Amino acid sequence: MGTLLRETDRHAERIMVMVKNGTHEPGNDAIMRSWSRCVNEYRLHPDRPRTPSVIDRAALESRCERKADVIDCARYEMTTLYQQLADADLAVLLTDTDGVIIHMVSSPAFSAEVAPLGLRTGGLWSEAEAGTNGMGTCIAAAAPVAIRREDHFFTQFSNLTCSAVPVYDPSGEIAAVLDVSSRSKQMQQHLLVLLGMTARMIENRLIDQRFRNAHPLHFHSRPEFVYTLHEGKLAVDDEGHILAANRSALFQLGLQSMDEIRSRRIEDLFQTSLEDMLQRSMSSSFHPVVTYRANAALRFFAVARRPASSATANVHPISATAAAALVNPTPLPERRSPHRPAALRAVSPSRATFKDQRLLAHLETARRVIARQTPVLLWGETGSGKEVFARATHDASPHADGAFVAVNCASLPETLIESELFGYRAGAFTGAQRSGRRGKILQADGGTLFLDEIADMPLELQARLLRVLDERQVTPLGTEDTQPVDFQLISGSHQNLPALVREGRFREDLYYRLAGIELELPALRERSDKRELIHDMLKAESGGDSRLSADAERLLMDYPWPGNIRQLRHVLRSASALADGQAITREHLPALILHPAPMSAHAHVPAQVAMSCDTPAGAEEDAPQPVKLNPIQANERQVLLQMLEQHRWNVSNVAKALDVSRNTLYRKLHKLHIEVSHPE
Ligand SMILES: Nc1ncnc2c1ncn2[C@@H]1O[C@H](COP(=O)(O)OP(=O)(O)OP(=O)(O)O)[C@@H](O)[C@H]1O
Repeated sequence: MGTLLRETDRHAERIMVMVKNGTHEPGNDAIMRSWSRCVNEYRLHPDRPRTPSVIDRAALESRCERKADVIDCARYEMTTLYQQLADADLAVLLTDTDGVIIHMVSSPAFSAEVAPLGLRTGGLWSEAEAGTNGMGTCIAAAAPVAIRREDHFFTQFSNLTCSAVPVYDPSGEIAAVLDVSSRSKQMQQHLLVLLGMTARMIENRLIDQRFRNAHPLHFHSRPEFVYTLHEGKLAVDDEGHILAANRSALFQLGLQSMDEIRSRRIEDLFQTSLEDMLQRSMSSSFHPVVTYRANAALRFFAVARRPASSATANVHPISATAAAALVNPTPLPERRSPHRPAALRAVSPSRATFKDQRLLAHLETARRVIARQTPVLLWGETGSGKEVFARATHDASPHADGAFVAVNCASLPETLIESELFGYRAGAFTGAQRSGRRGKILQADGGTLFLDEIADMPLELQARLLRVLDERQVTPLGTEDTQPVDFQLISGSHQNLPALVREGRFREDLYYRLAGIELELPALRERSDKRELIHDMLKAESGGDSRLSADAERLLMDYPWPGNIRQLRHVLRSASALADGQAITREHLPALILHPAPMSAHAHVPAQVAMSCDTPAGAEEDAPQPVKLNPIQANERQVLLQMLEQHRWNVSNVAKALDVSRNTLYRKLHKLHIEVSHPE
């Protein structure tokens, strides 16, 4: 207690002396000005802390209502930021312009810990109330601020480090403040940059949301920045008058504020008209077209679109590809609607079925995150569609025009993974192709690299991959030449990577590098679009001339599908061949579907079970100890055992049925502790 008092006294004295003498510590101007406001304007005293103020529920509700569209636009971006920061001891906060917290994203434990300080929705953090602090000082200074522990005016907050940035509305006024408050002792340098990026995303969404009836015009002086966070964005009415602009638009056009642009026409800014831009954008499939600044030789690349609110906005052949999704970003409220967002209809590659709401939300997340150059890690059972999902994400990304290169780390012998990924020069090793080989990473330059079953990447290659991701350059085997490379990264795994990290089998730093965001894909049995998927796939497999009897459909709907969509495809393929144009009935379905074994509920599968075929009676004492498998592996193991039984333990036939190589299957069997007596 005594120590605490002494600390408070010392802190108070330091502030009062510095304010009185007008002392400036280098780089501390914003803090000094805030302390001075606290003492001279708000008449606060650092050794007389106040009880945190929290407004009542009704008042909070009415404030939230007034800022409903800002909260809607911020909610998703705040969650993404929280996931990116990957720290349980922090909160991402949004306040209104009076400093009242109107939205908060944090872990339950951290929320409970900081609630007594007033760090909760309804908490009032204006400077006048809480002294120098991230949110209040950002509002007072109308600028980004970072307030480290003892920079706070009151010692009760000196365990917190806060960074905050203003969020502007389309009229150029501050609409809210976005803040990250944590227990961290270190100020994370990149935090203000990340916060600034998030604020821009929110601002762009606000323009989309408030000007749904206007034509969006995207532009940048470099074509690759159109449709990114850095683009200039204008909302234009039918007559070509500018209604709103984002900060980047003002900056690129050399303007200071919205007042200089509001109600001016497109022709006043560029050497084009709205009609001309719309025409040219349509005929270029919404790829950026060249235009020039009015009265200047400055070149821009721009795209104009019909208003998002018009039902057939921007209909064009390109809508079959996911690039259309990018030109039509979906505001949050649409995403929450029970109907499928238009943008995501376009995300699906032509034959994939994506009607499950969770999957759609994930696609939308992946699409937005990858556009920010953030790696995506997909987690899902085998055959659940990770690669199909990754391709859909690529098709909807800014790199859609580049290649989509998939590498399955589990299907390659360990010795080949390195050359396959990094490439090699001619004659780099025995057996190398004479001409050398361009590795998959370089093939993905300008596009997307999908590393499936990343958990199977050997440890030493994990280090090399990490270096490529950090340095963005590759050195093919047998050379010293480094080549720059630019790709989006998606990885997939059915294994629990954090568990592998704990066991020392997967590098922790690589895991964090890959998991910019982690998305869990639902298993087929959990998907709400299971029925549609079954029918769509049957149509594709039978060329449209098979149908299901009600009984067969019920069996397929009830089956737990441990092998997921891949297993479904094989069942439908063989059933439609057997039915030969007739309706598929239960007779055409494998015994496995008619008498499904219960899904294993435990993560523990005794290895002995797997070896029951080979273990002589009475050998139990020598049997290996039970092996720990996670639930997904346990289910996988069960389905493989059933398939092996069905195919009389013929590994080649099982590999054929699963559409994988025998090598892959052997490695999988080995991993799942299934021993086969006669490896072929
Ligand atoms: N949404 C979908 N619509 C139609 N078919 C799909 C869909 N998702 C996956 N499939 C099909 O299911 C099979 C398995 O898909 P995919 O290879 O993407 O799964 P995966 O999770 O990557 O598998 P693995 O765990 O073996 O890497 C493929 O034949 C694919 O075409």
